[in-house]
Amino acid sequence: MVEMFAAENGLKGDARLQAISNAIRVVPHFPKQGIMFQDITTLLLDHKAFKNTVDIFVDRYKDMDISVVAGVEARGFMFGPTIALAIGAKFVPLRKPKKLPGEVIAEAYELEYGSDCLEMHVGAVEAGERAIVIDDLVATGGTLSAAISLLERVGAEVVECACVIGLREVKGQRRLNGKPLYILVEPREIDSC
Ligand SMILES: O=P(O)(O)OC[C@H]1O[C@H](OP(=O)(O)OP(=O)(O)O)[C@H](O)[C@@H]1O
Ligand SMILES: Nc1ncnc2[nH]cnc12
Repeated sequence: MVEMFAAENGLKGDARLQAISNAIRVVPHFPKQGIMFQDITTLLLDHKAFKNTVDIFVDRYKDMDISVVAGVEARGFMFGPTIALAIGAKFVPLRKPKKLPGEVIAEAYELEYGSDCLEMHVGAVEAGERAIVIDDLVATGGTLSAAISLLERVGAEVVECACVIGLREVKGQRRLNGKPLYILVEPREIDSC
């Protein structure tokens, strides 16, 4: 996997990145002991930081001939549709099981504890379409891998995955089928909100 942090890929020294990082609240021990939860709801409350987040993704993807923005439930839904509208693409929700009413294809994936599943409507994406996958955060990469598989199973080309927050990969930790991953900021250990 090719992992790219925005600060090292065209946005070096860009003050917007620090402001985006500062707008994300860190909640220790949520939802369980030891997890430093990265809460993007505070980013959504900060109009400037929220707009800058969307703008950075739009600038990156607007001229890449992308026709599909696939957003991962639930927090990928908070960024994906705005990006899709701005770049002239459709938005495709990738949902947790039993939420989509039509015919679906499903892909199971492993979480740190247990497993989950993502579903996509059959017919939402056509073979040959160029897609990006959006989520708020990548940890193990299991969720993004499932999203990539769904899109590839219907013949779409996944151009890149994009996340607001991402840990630096420990070698071999993530398997994103060799797809590039673009990340805006690293998680913070303490809250500066
Ligand atoms: O890289 P991974 O290890 O797969 O983890 C990342 C995923 O975990 C979180 O979602 P979560 O599964 O908590 O679901 P939610 O957004 O519905 O709360 C986050 O929003 C990503 O989708
Ligand atoms: N530390 C974290 N904060 C928010 N969402 C997460 N999903 C997986 N790990 C997370």
